[in-house]
Amino acid sequence: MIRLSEVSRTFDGRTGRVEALRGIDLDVGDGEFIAILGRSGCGKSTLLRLIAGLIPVSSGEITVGGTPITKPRQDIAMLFQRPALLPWRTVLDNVLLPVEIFGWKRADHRERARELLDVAGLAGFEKRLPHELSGGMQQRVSLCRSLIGNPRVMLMDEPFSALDALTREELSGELQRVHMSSRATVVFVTHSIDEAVLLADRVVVLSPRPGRVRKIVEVNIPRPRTLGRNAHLAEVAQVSADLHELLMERDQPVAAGPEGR
Ligand SMILES: Nc1ncnc2c1ncn2[C@@H]1O[C@H](COP(=O)(O)OP(=O)(O)OP(=O)(O)O)[C@@H](O)[C@H]1O
Repeated sequence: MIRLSEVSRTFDGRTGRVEALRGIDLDVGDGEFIAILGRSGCGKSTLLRLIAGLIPVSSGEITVGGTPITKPRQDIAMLFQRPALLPWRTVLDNVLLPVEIFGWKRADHRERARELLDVAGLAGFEKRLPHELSGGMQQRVSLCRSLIGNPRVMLMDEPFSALDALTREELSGELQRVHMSSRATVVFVTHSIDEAVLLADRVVVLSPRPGRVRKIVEVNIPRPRTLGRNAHLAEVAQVSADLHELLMERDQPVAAGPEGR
């Protein structure tokens, strides 16, 4: 679904040239959930913005569904760190905002909006205003809004990082359910090992300066996954420990050869 071939990106900043990403090769399968994990500044957000078509690659190519990405597309949705809801619109009307922006028929999407809110645990809150909801609930509304157009691809840039640990875990559970019901292909940027292990089919670990793929770790743990006591606690702990080790390694040579599928 998403293919990155030899993707590099440099920025010409005020203090000189920054090589944010170098030679990224990655194939993301249809319906797959990929987490991009790495230290601050290793190019995670840049990678997401490139896939979204918000900024161009310096070299290499990105295709989504076989078509090169040159600009933002309606079938690619993006979810940011903050919910950015319109304060004067109800929860339901916020979820339906893209329907108006893209000129789709509201009546065709109202039922889907209610379904999404239901899956996200917000049934009964349709008529509330954003300020009447907690931060976690607002981010759930934002998640529903990004899914209303049934995007083929969801790009998520640390969407839960402003929330407390328990709410993050709860939302990870909801995102797992929403993903299972939407089957969108997801690329999820995070600093959090826990989040990556709970959510991803594969975790792409980036190494910094320039950002490169250090390793891709498969997570073969049945869903839904939780951090609490459960049958797969030992496997969750093992993958978390492996990722921790990879993140803590410094100045190790990057895995050679093509990465991904
Ligand atoms: N518009 C820009 N102009 C100049 N340099 C930039 C720009 N955007 C990103 N960079 C640089 O590219 C590198 C990667 O930045 P990016 O924001 O992608 O990292 P990140 O892994 O998402 O970081 P964080 O986890 O802290 O959000 C950094 O060194 C950053 O300073």
